[in-house]
Order: sequence, then structure tokens, then C-alpha cells
Amino acid sequence: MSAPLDFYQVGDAVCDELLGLLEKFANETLAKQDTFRLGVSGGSVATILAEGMHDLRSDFSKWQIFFCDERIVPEDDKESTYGVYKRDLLDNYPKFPKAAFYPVNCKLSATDAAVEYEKTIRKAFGQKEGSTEVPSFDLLILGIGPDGHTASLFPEHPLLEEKTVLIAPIENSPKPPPKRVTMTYPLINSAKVCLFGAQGAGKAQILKRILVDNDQSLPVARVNPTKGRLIFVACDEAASLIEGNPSREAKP
Ligand SMILES: O=C1O[C@H](COP(=O)(O)O)[C@@H](O)[C@H](O)[C@H]1O
Repeated sequence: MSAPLDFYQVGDAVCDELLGLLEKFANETLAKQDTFRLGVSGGSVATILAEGMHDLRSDFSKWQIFFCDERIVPEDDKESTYGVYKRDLLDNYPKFPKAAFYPVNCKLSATDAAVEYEKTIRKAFGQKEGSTEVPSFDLLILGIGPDGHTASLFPEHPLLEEKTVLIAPIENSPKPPPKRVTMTYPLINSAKVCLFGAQGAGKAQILKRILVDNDQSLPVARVNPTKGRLIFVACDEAASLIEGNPSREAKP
């Protein structure tokens, strides 16, 4: 079964739209429960979120922010995703609660960091040790790589078939740096909302292959939160090869 798909073409307002949806989902969630659990990504999406998050009207003390993937590098390395949020958000806006962030322990090996991070997530969701229940994030904000990767799930990589582990190590990422940890499909597809942002003409071809051709060799096309919602936000340039409302129907 496919999750309902919403496609928003937003002129050049991808940043405003992503931040607006983040505020909306956070506050809708907090009207119903005490904690808003968010997963954020690296790359272009990280820059958008880290620069704009402080301005949102929400009770950040009730947010828990995790990483959809992380590169195993020190936090002051320019490749560190947590490093982007630290530099652009936490260091500039000291009122934003640092404790909202749950960084990956990048002092460990990728394997150990993945095991520890899965435990961290399960604990934050109030699960007992040994639980096999899959936590459901309120919102995951995901990026689209030029090769169709998302988080650190890359085309043709064996991790695409992972069914049990929720956070997996990757030692041979085709995009540097090679060592990373990443959410796998069981965790991603259990989210209540998976929200993608696509900005720039460089994303047009891959977005067409994902949304129009439904090319299942592309990791983004396999994101399908079956009990949740799937939303793509694209600027006009990124959406230039898409006509009308895409449905991601399987092609014969
Ligand atoms: O390596 C990564 O790339 C993707 C896509 O990044 P973008 O800069 O092309 O938008 C990102 O979503 C992922 O978190 C990151 O680790």
C-alpha cells in the first residue's frame, strides 16, 4: 500500500515552506502529546533548518531532535551534520535548548555508534531494553541526493534490504565521508510524516524519476510511510519536469 502523497510546488520558497510545515506539525503534535520527536537530515536540508529553526513559534523545550543519518567525523569537521546545527543554530541562538538535540556519538566506530544510537532512540521513546517495537517519529525531514539517495541509503547498497536493524552503520558510502550511520527503511517508513525538500535545477531530473517514473532503484522512491503521510516540497526549477500532480503509481 502506498502512503498518500502531497506535492507542493512553491516557486522559490522551499525554505519558508519546509520551516512552515515543521512549525505546523510540531504544534499540531504538541497539542496532542507532551513531546515532538523530529528527525533531521544533512546536506542542503540541514542548512535550511539550522538557519531558520530558531524563528519558529513553538515550545522547543518539548522537542527531541534526532538525526536521520550522520557522518562519523568530529563535530567540528565541516562534514558533520550535527556540526551544521551547532554552528548555525545553537552557537548563534543560545536560547534554543541544546538538550533538544540527540547527536550520534561520533567518537565510536560506525558499528558501535549505530548500536548506541538505536538504543538512544528507543530509550527516548520510552521503550524497555530488548523491545522490538518500531518507534514512530512525528516528522522526518529528508533530503534528495542527486543520485536519489536519502539519509545514507544509497542506490544498490545492501542496506536498502535491511529489515530488522533501525540504525545501521555504513563503512563504504559512495559519497564521502565513507563512514556513516543511517536510519533504515523500517524506521523511516514508520514515521507519521516523511517530508522531502528539493531545491535547485540540479534536482529536476532525479525528482522526475522519483515522482513520475516511480523508479524503485532510487532510495527516495522507496520511502513509503504506510501509516503516515509523504510530502514533497519543490521549487519551480526542481519541479520543472513534473506536470500536474504526481501520484507515484507503479509503471507497467
Ligand atoms: O550525504 C547526504 O546527502 C543527502 C542529500 O544532500 P543534498 O545536499 O544533496 O540535499 C542528505 O539528505 C543526507 O542527510 C546527507 O548525509
